[in-house]
Amino acid sequence: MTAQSALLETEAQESSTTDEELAGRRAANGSSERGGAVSTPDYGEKKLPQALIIGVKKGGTRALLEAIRVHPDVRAVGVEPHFFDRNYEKGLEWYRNVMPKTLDGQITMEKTPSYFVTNDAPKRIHSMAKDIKLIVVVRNPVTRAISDYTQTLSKKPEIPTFEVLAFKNRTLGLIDASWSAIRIGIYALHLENWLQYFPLSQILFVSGERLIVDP
Ligand SMILES: Nc1ncnc2c1ncn2[C@@H]1O[C@H](COP(=O)(O)OS(=O)(=O)O)[C@@H](OP(=O)(O)O)[C@H]1O
Repeated sequence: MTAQSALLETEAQESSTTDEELAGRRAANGSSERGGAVSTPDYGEKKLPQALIIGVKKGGTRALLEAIRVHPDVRAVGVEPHFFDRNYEKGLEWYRNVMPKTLDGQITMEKTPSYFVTNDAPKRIHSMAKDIKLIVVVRNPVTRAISDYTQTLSKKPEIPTFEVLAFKNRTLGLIDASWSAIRIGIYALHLENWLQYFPLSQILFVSGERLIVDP
């Protein structure tokens, strides 16, 4: 079993898999890439990524990766490898094997939005490649939270309402910042962690809202 097919199998068992990931999974399987167009022949070498879309969940990360990978000098893995959060113990060789083959000069990329809120991710990514380029798609935290909640609700219709989850005390207007849909959107909190390892000049922030109107 290849690292990539093992990853696909693992992801198939994970409840957090999104429609976007499923689309990516088809691409990674080689059955279809960007609607069936085969862009790069399958030769070259698998390399560790030189650029990562690290977040944020529901920011528009899939749309951004699909837009970037249209470029012939970019090859991206369609699935979310979740290496720096869930699969780190599998080792760098496993991670490299998940990547598509590239020719000299081509850039390898992947996106896993949960990296942005993973405490160990900056340190781990820095130890792999301190000069890596990082991309964060940010979006209004409220619409991001609603999008996040809507996704969960579609899988678990029995969860409480958004309002119940968002407030600790509705009357006092006390927000429950420990609820992940809100916590993910406190961007500054997570960014501090990244800035311990990477200068701002290495991190590109993309507006999720602008991505829609001006891709
Ligand atoms: N072209 C384009 N540009 C910008 N944003 C887009 C685009 N296409 C989709 N979307 C919206 O992105 C939301 C999904 O974000 P992600 O791809 O980051 O989701 S995920 O974390 O991978 O599940 C999701 O937001 P919601 O619809 O509000 O849930 C998508 O609608």
